[in-house]
Amino acid sequence: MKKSISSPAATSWTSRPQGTHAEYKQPLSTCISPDSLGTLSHDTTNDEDRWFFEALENLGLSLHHAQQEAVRHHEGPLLCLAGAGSGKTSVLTARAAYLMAVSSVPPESLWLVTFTNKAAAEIRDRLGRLPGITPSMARRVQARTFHSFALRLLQAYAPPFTLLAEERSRYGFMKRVLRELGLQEQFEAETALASLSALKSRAELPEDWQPKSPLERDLRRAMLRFEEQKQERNLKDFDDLLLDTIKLFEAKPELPVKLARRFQFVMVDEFQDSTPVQIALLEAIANAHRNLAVFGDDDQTIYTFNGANHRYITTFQERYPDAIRVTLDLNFRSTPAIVGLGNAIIKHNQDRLSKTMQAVKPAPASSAGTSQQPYYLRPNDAEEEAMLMIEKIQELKQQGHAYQDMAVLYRSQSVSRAMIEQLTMEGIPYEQLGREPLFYDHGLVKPVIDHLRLSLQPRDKEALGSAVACLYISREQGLRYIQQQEKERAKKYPLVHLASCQGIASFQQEAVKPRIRYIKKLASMKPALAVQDMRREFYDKFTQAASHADSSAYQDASAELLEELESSAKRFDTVEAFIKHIDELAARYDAQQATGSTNARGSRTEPYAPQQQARQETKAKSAPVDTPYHARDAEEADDKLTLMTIHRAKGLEFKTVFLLGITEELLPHRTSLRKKPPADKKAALTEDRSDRSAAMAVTDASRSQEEDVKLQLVEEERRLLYVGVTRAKNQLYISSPVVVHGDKQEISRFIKEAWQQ
Ligand SMILES: Nc1ncnc2c1ncn2[C@@H]1O[C@H](COP(=O)(O)OP(=O)(O)OP(=O)(O)O)[C@@H](O)[C@H]1O
Repeated sequence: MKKSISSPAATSWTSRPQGTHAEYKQPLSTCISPDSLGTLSHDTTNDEDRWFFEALENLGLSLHHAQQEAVRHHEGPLLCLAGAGSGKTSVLTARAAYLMAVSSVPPESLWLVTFTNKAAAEIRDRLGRLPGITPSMARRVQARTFHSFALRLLQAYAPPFTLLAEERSRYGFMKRVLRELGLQEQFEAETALASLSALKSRAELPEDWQPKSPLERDLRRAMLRFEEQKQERNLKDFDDLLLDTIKLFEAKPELPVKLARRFQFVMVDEFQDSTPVQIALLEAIANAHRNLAVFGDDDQTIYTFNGANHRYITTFQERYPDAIRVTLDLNFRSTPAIVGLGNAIIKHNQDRLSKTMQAVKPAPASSAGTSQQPYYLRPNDAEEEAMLMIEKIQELKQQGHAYQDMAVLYRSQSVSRAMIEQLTMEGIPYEQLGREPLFYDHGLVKPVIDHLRLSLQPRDKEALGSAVACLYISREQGLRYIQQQEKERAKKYPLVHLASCQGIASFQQEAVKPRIRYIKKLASMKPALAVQDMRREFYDKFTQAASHADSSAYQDASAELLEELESSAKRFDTVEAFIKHIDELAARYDAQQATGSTNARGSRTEPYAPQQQARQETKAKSAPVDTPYHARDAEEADDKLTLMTIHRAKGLEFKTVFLLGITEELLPHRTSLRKKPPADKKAALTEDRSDRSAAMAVTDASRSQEEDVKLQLVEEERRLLYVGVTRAKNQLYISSPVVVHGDKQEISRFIKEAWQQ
């Protein structure tokens, strides 16, 4: 029989992805009826703890058999393999309460390891409200991330040091090192830092690493110099905290023994994203008593680029053969259609422990404009995507849904550019979890914008600073010189003074006049062409835009940002109009951020914070912004939409979730689809110590290893979509733009596979 293909709809939300065959059925999960759940949830036959579970029920949490088994588990290793929305964090918290309230374990004996500081605070808060637990007991429990735990230990037992907490400073350090060693052309600071972090997450040091090519030798030199400079200044960064704690344990073997005596019960949340160095730290303490309970979902490993390895959870029982395994496969969070879609996506991964989630929650009664099934959109591009999504958000809001129950999730910052821009311009209140710089303030984007700005206003001081830096001249030195010269002889193009600056090299002096001619030319160009031209002029060597064959994942991400800038610029006919739009957007953005933003601190985006601050000081004051009436209203009620990357959404849930950019090349990301996986990704994904050195080599890696890395990269992308989908409780909206950075792209293969099963 010939399959009929559903007709291409005008751009609107549909209940199946566009182009799917009519006979393909929506993936649904089986649904446990509330009746059978009743029998599951009343296993309170044990007189000793009946009161505890009954009190939990009174608080609205009726734990079923398997959940109770995990909560009751006392001594010895426990693996709680819990699918998305199955109550993993709820069970971990209940178990901590049970140990204290029923088994009389002192709060001080518990160490709960969380993935973020925010999660630690939430667990402490939740604990204080559980049966038999007073707020003071909850406070005495050590709920901490690995890093926070290690920092405490080092502060107590190691010689004093200063924490290099800001990513910006670390970046600055590496940049200086690369310049000092003459390696700034070979490596970006981020790439060198990422390679160093990858090494350290494996509990290794640059001095242990055997480079296999001249390029690797240079990289190692940079790493060693970076480490040396930190040591000279008595600084430690986040990567050092865990590694130095392991070293501390080696120097003071009595310390882990003492800690094991104190922390008799260790529990780890999000165990699937543990790194080798975290495992080493954990085992140094927990292996003494083996009261180690780990909670996780191998299907939600999404931090391998940070050194995480989900094989720690998939092989936990090989490491601890006596471990009790409890599998939680009932999903309490989402509707059957959302659980079904999640199952249908993730089942295509090969490297996973088999489990199929069943929904507990019945499908909600359909009300106007909402339904239990996911909705799909195939907009033309990111602009249309944002427009239609905002329309839907506003429609839901009018139907009584609060903004704070809705989240917009995306793979990377460049995917969110149009959405943030339109939300900002329309004054819809939103909050970004993990503050991102405004797209146009990004370290790679800003110099391009500054050159456009300079073509219109040659005396713009901040833009001048960017132009100076792009000539490889120290920004401070260059600006100081220009300022001095301007006092004596003001010029129409102040940059020209640098052509006669004695303090800089002659090749730099010679580059000044051609650069001014170049900047002048930009003013009359179409903005998209100007951006394209600058990409070639400033960045092509670095982003390797012409050939992605050998570029690193970081270079890919950079190229993506610049392509997005070009897409954005295409909307404008003149440079003037483009810059005017950016200024207006920035003023509105800053005004919105300034009004009670409670954003979480995003340490990886710190380098850009000062730019925004500078702009706030210079521009926001001079550009008064009218916040639309409806935005002010909502702010008063503190009702805001949440925007964040899928990575940051881990562990969270929202009634309504919007997924942006679920298109080939965006998710799965193009880096994971390359014929040859990038070297920096390989470094993070190759496990064996001997393999790892080869993985970091730019050229030599065996084919089978390469195939394995490619499979892992795609599977990680599939997990990322799985995490995104399973954050939704009631409604899910998935959008797949047709045109991405000028090229036509298919709907993500992960969605198609899910429907074609
Ligand atoms: N036995 C239960 N009865 C009712 N609701 C439950 C039960 N167990 C968990 N829940 C609810 O299900 C939702 C998901 O729970 P939780 O966040 O603990 O799951 P999780 O496994 O940690 O999720 P994920 O790994 O996807 O982040 C929460 O709203 C929680 O309150």
